[in-house]
Amino acid sequence: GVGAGSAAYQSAVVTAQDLMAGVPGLGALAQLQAEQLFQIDSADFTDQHLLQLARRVAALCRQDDVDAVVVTHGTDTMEETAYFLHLTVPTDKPIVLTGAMRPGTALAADGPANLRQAVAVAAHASSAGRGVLMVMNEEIHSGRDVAKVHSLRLDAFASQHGALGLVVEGAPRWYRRVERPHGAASEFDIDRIDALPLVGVVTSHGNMRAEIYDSWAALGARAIVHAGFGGGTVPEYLKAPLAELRARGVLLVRCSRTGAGPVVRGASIDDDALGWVVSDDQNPPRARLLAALALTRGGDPTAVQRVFLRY
Ligand SMILES: NC(=O)CC[C@H](N)C(=O)O
Repeated sequence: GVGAGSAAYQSAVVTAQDLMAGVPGLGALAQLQAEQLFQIDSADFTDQHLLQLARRVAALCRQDDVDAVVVTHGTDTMEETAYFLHLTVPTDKPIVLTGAMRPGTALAADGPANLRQAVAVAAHASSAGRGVLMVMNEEIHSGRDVAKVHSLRLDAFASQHGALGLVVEGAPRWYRRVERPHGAASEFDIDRIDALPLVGVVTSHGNMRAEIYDSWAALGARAIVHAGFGGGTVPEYLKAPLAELRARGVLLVRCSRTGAGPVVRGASIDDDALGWVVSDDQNPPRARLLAALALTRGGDPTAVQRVFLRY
């Protein structure tokens, strides 16, 4: 077993049913039905898991007797799942993700309160039509913007443009809305996506090697997300090898390793001439997913760029 600290833990040991049973008063908030799709550490998520989860959530949302869906999820990759569902599940019904930063064995475990708040938000009529939500630590975040920004603290999640709202006295209180399309307004629909094209991320640091990009290309990646410095910079010594990759049909998506703020097309780098795409404000893991979704519609850089500026 693991101790009562929060750094050492064993993940994926408690079933959804037992998680629910551990939250006093949960049944009074909504009529709940539990389903165990996977029981895994979220680090083990692959695109197959993402597709399977999105299909199942979409099917549940089509059921008349389902008003909302709550997904309990490991926090490590929760932002990727939230964004994927946000863009591919065509529904107005609330879909709320939640998790825990501390194991259930910790003195002040956060999982039960987070789950209770997630169910309260999901059950509330005002939560409809806002896209996929993540409820953690009394904050309500959008699946478009939220990211895990701390390895341990309870307030590990933050949105670069701010949270959508708070859970106050057990009910959602809203302060803003996401402007970009999601749900039924998104052009991506999980029931028309069979597989995701391979996209890799390469994170910048000093003393880079071009071969790492070639490896992704050799694996069949159709695009590579370049998590560049600051505004998505590409070192001079990588420009020729990356232009060569483009000539071989591999799309480069410039984003920022800072994880926040827009990468501006044509700023210091001639993206038009190079046939590259900028990620706007998406962080590297979410840029990977958006690039893969865009590529299900074709590989034209202009079309992929339009997707990045739209979502
Ligand atoms: N705090 C957590 O949720 C981490 C648990 C685990 N590593 C996961 O993401 O699934």
